[in-house]
This record gives sequence, structure tokens and C-alpha cells, in this order.
Amino acid sequence: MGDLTPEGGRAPRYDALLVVSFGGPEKPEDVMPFLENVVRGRGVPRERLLEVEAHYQRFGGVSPINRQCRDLIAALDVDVPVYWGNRNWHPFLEDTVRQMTADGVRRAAAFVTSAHRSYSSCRQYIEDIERARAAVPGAPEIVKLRHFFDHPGFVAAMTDHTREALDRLPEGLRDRARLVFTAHSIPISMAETSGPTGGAYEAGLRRTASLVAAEIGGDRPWDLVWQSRSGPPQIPWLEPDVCDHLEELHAAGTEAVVLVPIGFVSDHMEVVYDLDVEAKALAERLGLPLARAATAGTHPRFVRMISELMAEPEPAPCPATCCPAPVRRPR
Ligand SMILES: CC1=C(CCC(=O)O)c2cc3nc(cc4[nH]c(cc5[nH]c(cc1n2)c(C)c5CCC(=O)O)c(CCC(=O)O)c4C)C(CCC(=O)O)=C3C
Ligand SMILES: [Fe+2]
Repeated sequence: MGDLTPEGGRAPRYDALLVVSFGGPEKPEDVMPFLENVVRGRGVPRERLLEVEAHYQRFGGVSPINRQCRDLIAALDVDVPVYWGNRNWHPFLEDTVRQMTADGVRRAAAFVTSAHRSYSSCRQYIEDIERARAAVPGAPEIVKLRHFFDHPGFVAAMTDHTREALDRLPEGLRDRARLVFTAHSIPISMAETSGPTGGAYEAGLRRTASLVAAEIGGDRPWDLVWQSRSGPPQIPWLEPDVCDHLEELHAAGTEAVVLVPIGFVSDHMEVVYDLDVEAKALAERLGLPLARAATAGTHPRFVRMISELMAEPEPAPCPATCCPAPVRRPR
């Protein structure tokens, strides 16, 4: 299928675009069932779950993520029908794949709202897609687009938003502000097995951060730290946590910080709670001037990136050894 390109490769031909995301609750009574979907079989302690439930209830039981997916879809400029399915909440992928099948879709491109490589952000989405396809007779072929952590469109959007955040700091501090990039912490064992040869999650995040920092220029110091740790306490996750890091920076004399959530593509609950509520309150307590950069969201350059990914030669599927599912240790 597809025409030969001048380079002799095959131009992919997709008859639909499927946006695949995490999903989130949109009313208070959906919060607990959503969380139970997220943590099923993952050994997340009950206390952690109740704590996270309170984060959602504080915002009326509504995660911003579904709205953000709708906004992204509305901003897309592609010449095929666009579908949307989630891992953890409505619209569920399986229902969407059923609809695509009924509509006669044969071969769709899948854009997953996750830039980086790890089990949670890559392989698990592949499993979600394959499970949905297996449940629907005659389901279309679904080709997952490549990871985009180093794509110029993603980097440009994050650079713009980092500049905007710098401009929100008091003028005299802008040149001295440190860039603190954040991403979701994951278990160290998951980080070590991410990508085809391991370590790709952190390496990719460092790559994006260094590209953004270089665009910002001025040899500005930057760090990569972690947020939103979950899981049972006895299992080691990536550290330091962003809040511990802010305390350390403050103690060491850092005058101002811009937080850049490079590990996420929209301002969803983990960004608005863990950074805009928790980290912000800490910074206020410390007297540390802090601004948080927006995620890529619907930045035009990021939106255009999605069309560009669809026009690329079809990505090779991930090798089976890439981002394996975590081994579940008995507790
Ligand atoms: C790498 C990564 C990303 C980035 C890539 C991507 O975007 O996919 C991400 C995104 C997100 N994580 C999200 C929410 C949650 N993640 C949890 C738990 C976990 N995340 C993990 C990893 C990641 N998560 C892991 C290893 C766990 C432990 C359980 C498990 O092994 O799966 C929990 C359970 C409660 C708790 O936090 O303890 C919640 C509620 C939301 C939605 C926010 C909203 O509703 O707006 C989004 C976009
Ligand atoms: Fe998560």
C-alpha cells in the first residue's frame, strides 16, 4: 500500500488518525473507578490512591486531560477522519476501535499523547491498542507513529513556552533563573529497561531538555528531576523529586526557577496539582520566585508536528525487547 516516494521509500497511506491518550474522569463519582483502572494489578497502596483522589476532587472531580485531547483534535489539520480513544477512561479505545471498524476504516495512524519511551508511555499503549483490536472482529490495522521527544515541533513549542514563563519572572531575575525540567518518575527497573537497549526514558528526556536549553541560550544552568511518584514505597523510583530539588536549589542560593514539564504534552492533573499546587506552595514558602512553563498543548508548531509524523515513512514497529512490561514481584 502507498506510493513510492522520490527516495524510493513507501509513503504511508492512512485512512484515519487515532489519537490515543491516558483518559481522565470528568465528574466526582468517576474519580475512584478511573483510579482503579489506572492502578489495577500495580501494587499502588490504598493511601496513595486516596491522596490522589483528593487531588482530583479538589478540581471538582474533573481531570483537564479529556478537554485537552478534544482541543488538540479540534486544532488538527489532517485530511482524514480523526478518532480518539483512551487507556483508562471514556472514550475507551475498544469502543473507538469498534466505531472505526463500523465506519470502514482499514488502516489508521495512531498518535499517542506521550513523547518519551518507557513501558508506561510506549509498550503499554501498544498493548492497549492490540487488546482493543483483538476484541473487535475486522478491526483496522493501526500503525503507531514514532516517538517525538526530539522532534523540532515539540522542541519549538516547549522552547516558546519556556520563554513565556521566563518573561513572567521579575525582570531582574530572568537572566539568572535556572531551568528545572520535570517528568513523571517511574520505577528505576522500568527506566533501566526503556527503549531498545535500556535507559531510553531518561536519555530522551535529557535530549529534549538539552535541545530546549540550547534554544533558550545563554549557558543557563538546567536540571532534570522527577514528579508524581506512585507505587509501593519499597520499590525504588527515579529521584530527586521536584520539591526536594527546589529546597536544595534554594539552600544553594538559586535566585529563581522556571519549571518545564518536558515529560508531558498537556497541562493535565499531574501538572496542575503536583507543580501548580504543591511545588508552587513550596516555592512561596521558601520565597523562591518560580514560573511554570506550559506544556505543548495546542501550540501550532506541535499540532503541525502531528501531520508531519503522518507524512514520514512508516516507523518500524518496536522490537519485542523494547520497554518490556515490569516484572510483578510478589509483595
Ligand atoms: C511515564 C508516565 C506518564 C507520562 C507519559 C504519558 O502521558 O503516558 C504518565 C502520565 C499520566 N499519569 C496520569 C495519572 C496517573 N498516573 C498514575 C500512576 C503511574 N503513572 C506512571 C507513569 C506515567 N504516567 C506509573 C509508572 C504509575 C504507577 C502505576 C503504573 O505502573 O501504571 C496514577 C495512579 C495514582 C498515583 O499517582 O499514584 C494516576 C492517577 C495521567 C492523567 C492525569 C490526569 O488525569 O489529568 C497522565 C497523563
Ligand atoms: Fe501516571
